[in-house]
Amino acid sequence: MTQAFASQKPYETERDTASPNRNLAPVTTCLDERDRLMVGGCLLSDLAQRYGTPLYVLDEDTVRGTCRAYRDALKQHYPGPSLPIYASKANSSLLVSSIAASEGLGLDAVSAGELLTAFQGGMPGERMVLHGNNKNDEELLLAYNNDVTIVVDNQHDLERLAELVPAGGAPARLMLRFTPGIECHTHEYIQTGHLDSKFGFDPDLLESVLRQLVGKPWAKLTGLHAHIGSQIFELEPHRDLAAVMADALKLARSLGHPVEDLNVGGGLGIRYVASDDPPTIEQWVKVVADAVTAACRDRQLELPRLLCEPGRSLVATAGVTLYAVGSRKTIPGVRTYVAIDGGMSDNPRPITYQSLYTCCLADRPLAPAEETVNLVGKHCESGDVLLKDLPLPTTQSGDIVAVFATGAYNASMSSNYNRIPRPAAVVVQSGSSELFQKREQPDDLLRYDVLPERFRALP
Ligand SMILES: Cc1ncc(COP(=O)(O)O)c(C=O)c1O
Ligand SMILES: N[C@@H](CCCC[NH3+])C(=O)O
Repeated sequence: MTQAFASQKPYETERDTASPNRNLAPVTTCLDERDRLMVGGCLLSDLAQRYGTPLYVLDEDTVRGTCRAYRDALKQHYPGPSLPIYASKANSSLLVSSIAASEGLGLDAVSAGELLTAFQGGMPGERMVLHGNNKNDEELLLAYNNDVTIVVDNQHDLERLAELVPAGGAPARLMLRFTPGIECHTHEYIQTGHLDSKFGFDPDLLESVLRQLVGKPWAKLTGLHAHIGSQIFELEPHRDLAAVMADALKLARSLGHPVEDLNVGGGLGIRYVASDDPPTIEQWVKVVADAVTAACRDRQLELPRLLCEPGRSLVATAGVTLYAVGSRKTIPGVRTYVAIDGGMSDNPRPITYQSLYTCCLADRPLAPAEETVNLVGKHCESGDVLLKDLPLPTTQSGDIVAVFATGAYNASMSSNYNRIPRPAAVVVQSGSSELFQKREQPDDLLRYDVLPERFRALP
């Protein structure tokens, strides 16, 4: 179910510049003198014209605002050292890595691709962690050789590292991930803290793994990690997590491990539609910081460095996707389909998680709704519906639709289904726009196809 267009005006929502995750649209969103939508000082329909559609637009001020909100709230509410780490799976690009690095954040990567992107975006390895429930040797070595802390997820990681770290070489900096047994309310595909999860060690195994690592010359256990899930609006699970992690910290230190870092993961939700009501970044950080401080005090533990790993709440609200309207099909008495020139390949979230979005026409955001349509993509899939039952003004082919809050888990989860090239991405700031991801061309998609010799000479 989609919110009514008329009651959902992204450009009018009370702007929370201190916590952009509570806004429907980027913090710089406004109307020009002709009531057309602008973001980062750029007219959205101009961007569509200049760079083509579909187009991912990223507002730099919003990304920097969220980075600062995490950094400042941690400094304000946590009495020990701290480091917010950007979960780059949300949007892995040279540009976002570079912004996160320049704002003093660290970065979480889960593959060689995300590691290389971050390194080349200027992120220092010492501020990074490598995650993954099935890391390969290439990923482990790339992390080890660049001073990235490796988040050990399972025995396989330990077995591979014991072989890969050269005898007499520096020990690998490790962080141990365990499932804290905490449930939260979110889509089942994006829950990770419950016991039945493919990620991390079972809490019952924690002690034996900690004992196993004692005295291993190739390992230096410097951190503990847990992550309970994503797009979470509740604060309670994060409060509960602190006590579970403090118990683990006490145990690890009592066995002699030099554990300095407590990494509580990410998970703070954002507002996709008007009825979403996520906490502010500061509220989330304060709950986590207070709970970790109290849990450590109760156990007489020296405060660890507090790490958190936000992804969505750092970048989602900064993103807007622009599409051009194309064909339309009306089935009398049934429904009208309005098709745009992208769909599930550039935004797989609706078909994967039944996610809701907010959209409006870039040049007529104030126009009243005249019909209710399904806004659909161009893929050969009936489920390729971006927004269902959407009240919209009557559209013409060529109208530009702006879909909000697409900065996280859109580009990074995009595909070439139906051999459709991925969109370009531009960053906007103070009236300037710069390309940071080139548009793929149909030719690009053939780069890795090989036609074996014997198939070439067919009659
Ligand atoms: C280990 C880990 N850290 C951080 C994140 C980022 O989560 P979010 O985007 O909800 O902040 C995720 C994704 O859920 C994750 O799996
Ligand atoms: N891809 C998910 C979030 C996954 C988080 C990674 N553990 C989403 O779009 O909501």
